[in-house]
Amino acid sequence: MRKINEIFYSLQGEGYHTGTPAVFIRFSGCNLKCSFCDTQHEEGIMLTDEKIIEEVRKYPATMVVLTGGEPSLWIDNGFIDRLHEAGKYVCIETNGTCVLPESIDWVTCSPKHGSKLEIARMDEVKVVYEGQDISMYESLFAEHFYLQPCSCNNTAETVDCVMRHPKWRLSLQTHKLIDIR
Ligand SMILES: C[S@@+](CC[C@H](N)C(=O)[O-])C[C@H]1O[C@@H](n2cnc3c(N)ncnc32)[C@H](O)[C@@H]1O
Ligand SMILES: Nc1nc2[nH]cc(C(=O)O)c2c(=O)[nH]1
Ligand code: SF4
Ligand SMILES: [Mg+2]
Repeated sequence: MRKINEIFYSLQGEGYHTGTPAVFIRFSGCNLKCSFCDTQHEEGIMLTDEKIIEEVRKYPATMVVLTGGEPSLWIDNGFIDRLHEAGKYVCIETNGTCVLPESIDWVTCSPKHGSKLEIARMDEVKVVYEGQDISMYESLFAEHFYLQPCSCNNTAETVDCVMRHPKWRLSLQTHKLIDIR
């Protein structure tokens, strides 16, 4: 059984896969408490893998996004295998503090100040910009680097930072801009 906060169908709003239809599985709880966190994730119900897969199969999209809370606290290789058996492409949004099942197809790591990264591989780095020094993240081994305004409130500062640090690209929380989930 895994503790699930919600399962919903939307478009990936952030990062490299922005605009792609995806089923979001939001797991309950987190090991960090970011002051800016935009998600109420603590509530949840325990679901079997059968039930989770049944829910995911209701939607036509190939992409599934594991998020939370912190999804890495709840998943293992067996769970990813089941999503693959259902024909899904599995992405994860993680703070990077816990080891991940190796078979996940796409890893988005959003490192948080003061927490140690434990993951071996990531496809994209997505930093929530609060005016901090981002140079320490530039040595991470990833293909794509995204800087995301915090709650859509500091977009001009984020644009300015990206233009000064062109290794990075802007990620907007587009679902908030168009008022979808
Ligand atoms: C709610 S978190 C869940 C996944 C995981 N715990 C993490 O932090 O990556 C999903 C994404 O939203 C980002 N995020 C959280 N609060 C935000 C905010 N107020 N503004 C912009 N992005 C935010 C996180 O950094 C992460 O990339
Ligand atoms: N549309 C949409 N895209 C997202 N990408 C990452 C999200 C998250 O909360 O992890 C998220 C979300 O909550 N909604
Ligand atoms: S790590 Fe992610 S879910 Fe946890 S508090 Fe921070 S932003 Fe929210
Ligand atoms: Mg979100």
